[in-house]
Amino acid sequence: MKQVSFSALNTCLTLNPCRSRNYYQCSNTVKLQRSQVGQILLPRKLRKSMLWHTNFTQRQIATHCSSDLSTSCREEVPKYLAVNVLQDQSCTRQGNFRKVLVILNPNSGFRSSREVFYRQVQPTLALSGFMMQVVETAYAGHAHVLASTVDLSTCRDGIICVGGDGIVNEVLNGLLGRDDLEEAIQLPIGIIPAGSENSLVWTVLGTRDPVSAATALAKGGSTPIDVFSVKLIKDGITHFGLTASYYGFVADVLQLSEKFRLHLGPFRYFLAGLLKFLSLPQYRFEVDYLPLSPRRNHKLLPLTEKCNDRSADSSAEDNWVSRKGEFLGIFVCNHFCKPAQGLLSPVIAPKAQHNDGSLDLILVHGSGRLKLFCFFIAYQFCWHLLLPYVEYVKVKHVKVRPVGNTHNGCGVDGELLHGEGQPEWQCSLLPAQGRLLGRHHSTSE
Ligand SMILES: Nc1ncnc2c1ncn2[C@@H]1O[C@H](COP(=O)(O)OP(=O)(O)OP(=O)(O)O)[C@@H](O)[C@H]1O
Repeated sequence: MKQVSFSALNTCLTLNPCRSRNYYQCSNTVKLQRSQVGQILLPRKLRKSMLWHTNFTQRQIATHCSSDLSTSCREEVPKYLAVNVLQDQSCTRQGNFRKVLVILNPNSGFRSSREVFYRQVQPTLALSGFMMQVVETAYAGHAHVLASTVDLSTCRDGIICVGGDGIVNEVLNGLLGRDDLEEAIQLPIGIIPAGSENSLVWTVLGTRDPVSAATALAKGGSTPIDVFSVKLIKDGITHFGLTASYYGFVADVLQLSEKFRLHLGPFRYFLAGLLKFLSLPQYRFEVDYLPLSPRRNHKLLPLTEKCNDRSADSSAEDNWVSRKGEFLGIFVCNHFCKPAQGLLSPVIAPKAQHNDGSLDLILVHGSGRLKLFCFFIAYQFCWHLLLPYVEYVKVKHVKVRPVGNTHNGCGVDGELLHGEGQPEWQCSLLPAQGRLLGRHHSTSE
């Protein structure tokens, strides 16, 4: 497999021990005790000066920035930098850098990923011992190519995605499509949220702003997460996801929203949703699902084995439940899916956990604008499961077949998968196969 040569890529920032131009040394005039600055968020100016003193006089950390970025690195300290994460970076002192590949999507969200990364995040990560190779994506699918071809020894501590859920999904699929899968699957994925949705990092790690996310990365640790696969049965093509797959209205909106991405950024979903709502078609599906048996333990098979044997395993069981008819939406969720935007922050699948070894299926039966409107309003208050036409069940596998000329696409983590004619999608779980960099703020030290 072809290896990516980083030097040939658009490497924007490298912590390069050989460069000495921006090697900072400070005089030791003020001695700050660690405990003084360890637990508090200080006013920005004070924090800034204490921060530099603490790290460069006591710890004598050397920061190396490429020349074009050195000004912003020197002058801008992250606005809400939590000082305590920088307190005990002995790894940095000893030269034990954490080598990561940073993949930055300049097109994410409001197209502010560069600003977010270089001004708010990069200094925190640099001071925390991350040695970063930063590559900006040049086209859709670039992150997939990078993750599937990168020399893993150059980023042994993970791949950090700066963008939205889509770019994370590309990296996941790139890693899981590699020949050296056993090694690739061990590589944790870090997320700096700069996209439109960022549901994954908000739900699983409890952070939705870039600085908190950087802080979580700096603190270290990782979080195991279930992965699910969506297989297009006819073609045998498998796509992996971490958040949810969905069919019907939301997949239809996702497809339409792409037309407005350039001009509207994250607001594209609102406009596309409104337009689809006003011209709402009918969605007809056949759905089969295998409910989770509480007695059965999930054996953690290697991923390759799971991918190949899943359909045989599932067909051996005769507990499949079938549903057929009109559905406004079908959601198969891997975690409870809390959107990072919005005031109320509702969740789609309240009982879902990212590592519970099950998928949560939500079937919104029926058709028509009234039902859809009621669902949307109820969802805002997390009452949607109380609606009589909403079915909620924990499952292991789901098969979805669009009927007639129903929209036949499948949304996976904000990416639309297209099916030809009347495809059959099969969604299955691969328990605890993924790893995210960082821990939930309530569990980390
Ligand atoms: N340089 C690029 N030009 C055009 N498209 C790109 C580029 N880099 C990545 N993409 C595509 O942009 C898509 C969306 O990226 P991303 O998920 O980072 O942002 P978002 O859509 O704003 O956020 P979210 O997925 O959370 O809604 C990805 O599917 C990716 O294929």
